[in-house]
Amino acid sequence: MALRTPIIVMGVSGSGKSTIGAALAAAFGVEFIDGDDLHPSANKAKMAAGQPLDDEDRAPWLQIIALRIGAELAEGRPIVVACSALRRRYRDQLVAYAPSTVFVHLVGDPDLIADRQLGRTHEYMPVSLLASQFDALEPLEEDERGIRVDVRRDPAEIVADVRDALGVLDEGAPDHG
Ligand SMILES: Nc1ncnc2c1ncn2[C@@H]1O[C@H](COP(=O)(O)OP(=O)(O)O)[C@@H](O)[C@H]1O
Ligand SMILES: O=C(O)[C@H](O)[C@@H](O)[C@H](O)[C@H](O)COP(=O)(O)O
Repeated sequence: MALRTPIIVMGVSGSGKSTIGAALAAAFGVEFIDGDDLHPSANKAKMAAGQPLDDEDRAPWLQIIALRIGAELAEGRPIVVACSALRRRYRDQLVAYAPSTVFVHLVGDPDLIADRQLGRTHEYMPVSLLASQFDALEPLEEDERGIRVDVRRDPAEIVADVRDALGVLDEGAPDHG
Protein backbone atom coordinates (compact mmCIF):
# COMPACT_ATOMS: atom_id res chain seq x y z
CA MET A 1 0.00 0.00 0.00
CA ALA A 2 1.44 3.38 -0.97
CA LEU A 3 1.35 6.07 1.70
CA ARG A 4 -1.06 8.84 0.65
CA THR A 5 -0.96 11.08 3.71
CA PRO A 6 1.78 12.32 6.08
CA ILE A 7 2.15 10.54 9.41
CA ILE A 8 3.17 12.16 12.70
CA VAL A 9 4.25 9.66 15.33
CA MET A 10 3.47 11.32 18.67
CA GLY A 11 3.85 10.63 22.37
CA VAL A 12 6.02 11.36 25.37
CA SER A 13 9.79 11.04 25.35
CA GLY A 14 10.80 7.38 25.23
CA SER A 15 7.46 6.13 23.90
CA GLY A 16 9.14 4.93 20.70
CA LYS A 17 8.57 7.75 18.21
CA SER A 18 11.99 7.49 16.57
CA THR A 19 11.87 3.69 16.46
CA ILE A 20 8.35 3.39 15.11
CA GLY A 21 8.67 6.43 12.85
CA ALA A 22 11.75 5.01 11.15
CA ALA A 23 10.09 1.60 10.79
CA LEU A 24 6.97 3.11 9.25
CA ALA A 25 8.97 5.22 6.82
CA ALA A 26 10.97 2.15 5.77
CA ALA A 27 7.79 0.12 5.36
CA PHE A 28 6.21 2.76 3.14
CA GLY A 29 9.43 3.74 1.35
CA VAL A 30 9.16 7.41 2.31
CA GLU A 31 11.41 9.91 4.08
CA PHE A 32 11.58 9.95 7.88
CA ILE A 33 12.23 13.16 9.80
CA ASP A 34 12.95 13.10 13.52
CA GLY A 35 11.56 16.22 15.19
CA ASP A 36 14.33 15.92 17.79
CA ASP A 37 16.79 17.09 15.16
CA LEU A 38 14.80 20.23 14.35
CA HIS A 39 14.72 21.78 17.82
CA PRO A 40 16.46 25.18 18.04
CA SER A 41 19.68 24.79 20.02
CA ALA A 42 18.20 26.86 22.87
CA ASN A 43 15.49 24.21 23.30
CA LYS A 44 18.04 21.41 23.40
CA ALA A 45 20.10 23.31 25.97
CA LYS A 46 17.04 23.92 28.12
CA MET A 47 16.05 20.24 28.13
CA ALA A 48 19.64 19.17 28.76
CA ALA A 49 19.59 21.48 31.82
CA GLY A 50 16.56 19.58 33.13
CA GLN A 51 13.91 22.19 32.32
CA PRO A 52 10.76 21.28 30.39
CA LEU A 53 9.92 23.30 27.30
CA ASP A 54 6.92 25.63 27.44
CA ASP A 55 4.47 26.69 24.73
CA GLU A 56 6.66 29.62 23.70
CA ASP A 57 9.72 27.36 23.30
CA ARG A 58 7.83 24.84 21.22
CA ALA A 59 5.99 27.24 18.88
CA PRO A 60 8.86 27.92 16.42
CA TRP A 61 9.85 24.24 16.40
CA LEU A 62 6.30 23.14 15.60
CA GLN A 63 6.14 25.71 12.82
CA ILE A 64 9.31 24.36 11.20
CA ILE A 65 7.81 20.87 11.24
CA ALA A 66 4.40 22.00 9.96
CA LEU A 67 5.95 23.89 7.05
CA ARG A 68 8.15 20.92 6.14
CA ILE A 69 5.23 18.48 6.13
CA GLY A 70 3.14 20.86 4.00
CA ALA A 71 5.97 21.55 1.54
CA GLU A 72 6.71 17.86 1.04
CA LEU A 73 3.04 17.00 0.58
CA ALA A 74 2.62 19.82 -1.95
CA GLU A 75 5.35 18.07 -3.99
CA GLY A 76 3.48 14.78 -3.73
CA ARG A 77 5.69 13.38 -0.98
CA PRO A 78 3.91 12.33 2.21
CA ILE A 79 6.56 11.87 4.91
CA VAL A 80 6.75 10.30 8.36
CA VAL A 81 7.70 12.61 11.24
CA ALA A 82 8.46 11.86 14.88
CA CYS A 83 7.19 14.72 17.04
CA SER A 84 5.94 14.59 20.61
CA ALA A 85 2.92 16.81 19.72
CA LEU A 86 1.86 16.62 23.35
CA ARG A 87 -0.97 19.16 23.36
CA ARG A 88 -4.04 19.43 21.17
CA ARG A 89 -3.17 22.94 20.08
CA TYR A 90 0.29 21.78 18.98
CA ARG A 91 -1.32 19.13 16.82
CA ASP A 92 -3.69 21.67 15.31
CA GLN A 93 -0.67 23.81 14.42
CA LEU A 94 1.19 20.82 12.98
CA VAL A 95 -1.56 19.87 10.51
CA ALA A 96 -2.39 23.41 9.41
CA TYR A 97 -0.71 22.93 5.99
CA ALA A 98 -1.61 19.26 5.58
CA PRO A 99 -5.01 18.44 7.11
CA SER A 100 -4.88 14.86 5.81
CA THR A 101 -2.01 14.10 8.24
CA VAL A 102 -2.57 11.07 10.43
CA PHE A 103 -1.30 10.96 14.02
CA VAL A 104 -0.04 7.71 15.49
CA HIS A 105 -0.18 8.14 19.27
CA LEU A 106 2.15 5.74 21.10
CA VAL A 107 0.37 5.09 24.38
CA GLY A 108 2.16 3.53 27.33
CA ASP A 109 2.51 3.31 31.03
CA PRO A 110 5.00 5.72 32.71
CA ASP A 111 6.93 2.86 34.35
CA LEU A 112 7.46 0.97 31.09
CA ILE A 113 8.47 4.14 29.26
CA ALA A 114 10.87 5.15 32.04
CA ASP A 115 12.50 1.71 31.77
CA ARG A 116 12.92 2.16 28.04
CA GLN A 117 14.40 5.64 28.52
CA LEU A 118 16.92 4.22 30.98
CA GLY A 119 17.92 1.61 28.42
CA ARG A 120 18.94 4.10 25.75
CA THR A 121 21.21 7.11 25.41
CA HIS A 122 19.93 10.47 24.15
CA GLU A 123 21.78 13.53 22.91
CA TYR A 124 20.08 15.95 25.34
CA MET A 125 16.90 14.57 26.95
CA PRO A 126 17.20 13.58 30.66
CA VAL A 127 14.94 10.90 32.13
CA SER A 128 14.03 13.40 34.87
CA LEU A 129 11.78 15.24 32.38
CA LEU A 130 9.48 12.28 31.80
CA ALA A 131 6.97 13.35 34.49
CA SER A 132 6.65 16.78 32.88
CA GLN A 133 5.97 15.09 29.55
CA PHE A 134 3.04 13.16 31.04
CA ASP A 135 1.82 16.36 32.75
CA ALA A 136 1.74 18.16 29.39
CA LEU A 137 0.25 15.26 27.43
CA GLU A 138 -3.26 15.73 26.08
CA PRO A 139 -4.09 12.35 24.50
CA LEU A 140 -5.30 12.16 20.93
CA GLU A 141 -9.00 13.00 20.81
CA GLU A 142 -11.86 11.31 18.97
CA ASP A 143 -12.26 14.12 16.46
CA GLU A 144 -8.59 14.06 15.48
CA ARG A 145 -7.45 12.02 12.50
CA GLY A 146 -5.36 9.36 14.13
CA ILE A 147 -4.64 6.00 15.65
CA ARG A 148 -3.73 4.96 19.21
CA VAL A 149 -1.17 2.20 19.57
CA ASP A 150 -0.08 0.23 22.64
CA VAL A 151 3.71 0.53 23.04
CA ARG A 152 3.89 -2.95 24.61
CA ARG A 153 3.48 -4.38 21.12
CA ASP A 154 6.49 -5.18 18.95
CA PRO A 155 7.49 -2.54 16.39
CA ALA A 156 6.63 -4.93 13.51
CA GLU A 157 3.15 -5.46 14.95
CA ILE A 158 2.69 -1.71 15.37
CA VAL A 159 3.66 -1.12 11.75
CA ALA A 160 1.13 -3.74 10.64
CA ASP A 161 -1.57 -2.16 12.83
CA VAL A 162 -0.90 1.27 11.36
CA ARG A 163 -1.06 -0.08 7.81
CA ASP A 164 -4.44 -1.66 8.56
CA ALA A 165 -5.78 1.45 10.26
CA LEU A 166 -4.64 3.71 7.41
CA GLY A 167 -6.62 1.56 4.99
CA VAL A 168 -9.74 2.10 7.09
CA LEU A 169 -9.11 5.85 7.43
CA ASP A 170 -8.57 6.15 3.67
CA GLU A 171 -11.91 4.46 2.98
CA GLY A 172 -13.63 7.00 5.22
CA ALA A 173 -11.87 10.07 3.84
CA PRO A 174 -11.43 10.08 0.06
CA ASP A 175 -10.70 13.81 -0.06
CA HIS A 176 -7.05 14.37 0.93
CA GLY A 177 -5.62 17.82 1.20
N1 LIG B 1 7.54 -1.17 20.62
C1 LIG B 1 8.72 -1.26 21.26
N2 LIG B 1 9.06 -2.40 21.90
C2 LIG B 1 10.22 -2.48 22.56
N3 LIG B 1 11.15 -1.48 22.65
C3 LIG B 1 10.86 -0.31 22.04
C4 LIG B 1 9.65 -0.14 21.31
N4 LIG B 1 9.65 1.12 20.81
C5 LIG B 1 10.80 1.70 21.21
N5 LIG B 1 11.54 0.85 21.95
C6 LIG B 1 12.83 1.15 22.60
O1 LIG B 1 12.54 2.14 23.59
C7 LIG B 1 13.56 3.13 23.62
C8 LIG B 1 12.94 4.49 23.36
O2 LIG B 1 12.49 4.54 22.01
P1 LIG B 1 12.67 5.83 21.11
O3 LIG B 1 12.30 5.44 19.72
O4 LIG B 1 14.01 6.45 21.30
O5 LIG B 1 11.56 6.80 21.73
P2 LIG B 1 11.27 8.36 21.48
O6 LIG B 1 11.77 8.68 20.11
O7 LIG B 1 9.80 8.50 21.62
O8 LIG B 1 12.00 9.09 22.56
C9 LIG B 1 14.62 2.72 22.61
O9 LIG B 1 15.64 2.02 23.27
C10 LIG B 1 13.86 1.78 21.66
O10 LIG B 1 14.68 0.80 21.09
O1 LIG C 1 7.96 18.92 23.20
C1 LIG C 1 8.88 18.50 23.90
O2 LIG C 1 8.93 18.64 25.14
C2 LIG C 1 10.04 17.77 23.24
O3 LIG C 1 9.82 17.54 21.90
C3 LIG C 1 10.12 16.50 23.87
O4 LIG C 1 8.78 16.00 23.86
C4 LIG C 1 10.99 15.50 23.20
O5 LIG C 1 10.63 14.36 23.84
C5 LIG C 1 12.44 15.78 23.26
O6 LIG C 1 12.78 16.47 22.10
C6 LIG C 1 13.31 14.54 23.44
O7 LIG C 1 13.17 13.65 22.37
P1 LIG C 1 12.55 12.19 22.51
O8 LIG C 1 11.08 12.36 22.61
O9 LIG C 1 12.97 11.50 21.26
O10 LIG C 1 13.10 11.57 23.75
